[in-house]
Formats: sequence, C-alpha cells, structure tokens
Amino acid sequence: MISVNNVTMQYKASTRPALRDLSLDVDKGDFAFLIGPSGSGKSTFFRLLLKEDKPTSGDVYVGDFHVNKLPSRKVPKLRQSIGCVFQDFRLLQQKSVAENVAFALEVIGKPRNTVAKVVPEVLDYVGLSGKADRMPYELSGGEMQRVAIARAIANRPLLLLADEPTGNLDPDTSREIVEVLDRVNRRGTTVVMATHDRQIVDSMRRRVLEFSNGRLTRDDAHGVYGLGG
Ligand SMILES: Nc1ncnc2c1ncn2[C@@H]1O[C@H](COP(=O)(O)OP(=O)(O)OP(=O)(O)O)[C@@H](O)[C@H]1O
Repeated sequence: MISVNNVTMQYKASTRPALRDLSLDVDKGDFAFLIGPSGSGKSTFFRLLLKEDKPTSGDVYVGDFHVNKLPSRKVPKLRQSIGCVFQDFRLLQQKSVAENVAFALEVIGKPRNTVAKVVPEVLDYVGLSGKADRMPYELSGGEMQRVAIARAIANRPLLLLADEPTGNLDPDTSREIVEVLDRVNRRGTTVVMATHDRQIVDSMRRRVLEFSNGRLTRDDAHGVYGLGG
C-alpha cells in the first residue's frame, strides 16, 4: 500500500534533512503506529504520501500511484484515495455534522443520492447516529473526532492517515477513538497513526515504526512505545 524507497527530504529553509534515506513498506490492511520525538519527520512522511511536498531524492508509492512522479492533474485522485484525520479535527464550523460529511463527498462529485445514502451509514458506523443535525460547537472533542473520521472514510479510502488524532482528548476518549480507527482498519482500510500516546500504543500491540532524526530506528510487528517519543 505504501512503499517508500531511499527517501531523503531536505527542506530549503532547514539545515538538516527532515527524512534521511528512509525506506519502509506498509502492506494493505496493516495498522501501524508512527512514533518519535517532535521534529523526527512524522508529518513530513505524511506530506510526502499526499504529495504536499516532493522528496529531494527517492521514490514514494501509495497503492498504484508513483507519488513523486505523479503529474499534478492526477494529484486529486491520489488525495481522494487517502483519508486524513488531524489532532485539531478541522471541521467546518458553519456546517452540521451531516453537512460536514456530505461536503467531503460533494466536492469530489458524488451524486446527490449517493451522498444521501452514505452520510447516515457512515455516521452510524462511527457511533454518531442521532447527532447528524448538531453543529460542531455542540459536540465534545471525542464526537468532533468521530465526525472527522466519518468524513475521512466516507469515500472508502484505501489508506487512512491519522496525525495525532488523540492529541486533544482525555485517555478514555482517546481509547474510544482508537477503537473506531481499529474498526475502520478491520474493515480493510490501511491505517497509519502518528502519536505520542504511550498508553494507546502499549495497549494495542500493533506495528510500531519509530522515527528518530528522520531515520527509521525501529520497526516492530507488535510493538510497544518503549523509550522513544
Ligand atoms: N516547511 C518546512 N520548512 C523547513 N523545515 C521544515 C518544514 N516542515 C518541517 N520542517 C523540519 O523538518 C523536521 C521534521 O519535521 P516534522 O514536522 O516532519 O516532524 P514531526 O515528527 O511530525 O514532529 P511533531 O511530532 O512535532 O509533529 C523538523 O526539523 C522541522 O523543523
């Protein structure tokens, strides 16, 4: 699903590379935690997968996309096949729960009847049926993140990238959110989650990829948080 081969990323404004000769693969259906201290390159890795930046050298593949060689006109197709969830939820504040999810489908041209069918299904899937007409400011943090996950999976992406999705949530709510991500994964979506949450990583015992100074320093199939982070 993801294949990154000898990738180095040197930002022009920076003196040292954000990623150094990074090679890793994530198979279809995997669930992987990405850990490592602030500045170790986790967000840069996500940006390269989404073609928000171009590596200085090396190759990036997501599914059938050769991302670093992808012409601009095909970038929207790539991004449609990758769902994204962030620490700060990024909901549209003027739109209801249902409208937030519907909007994500409308902007990629899904027909009205598909949107009408998918939105309640996906809200139900993340445990938000009954909250469709709420506004974001009427929701708890955990509920906001559920909306963000619903929006990210509505188009059934191949890959879900979650960048510290529990960073603003208390431990119990964090656990619930990771359970939702786990369910999404068990349905077949590959999930990569960047996190500083030791408890979550230790309780899940899924694959752990640890970055340090832009390098992959650990890759455990059923890892714990360990000393890193
Ligand atoms: N646009 C940019 N221009 C210059 N340097 C950048 C840019 N974005 C990131 N960097 C640098 O690249 C390195 C890796 O940053 P990155 O954001 O990928 O780390 P991270 O592991 O995601 O950190 P965090 O856990 O805080 O999110 C850091 O040294 C950072 O300062």
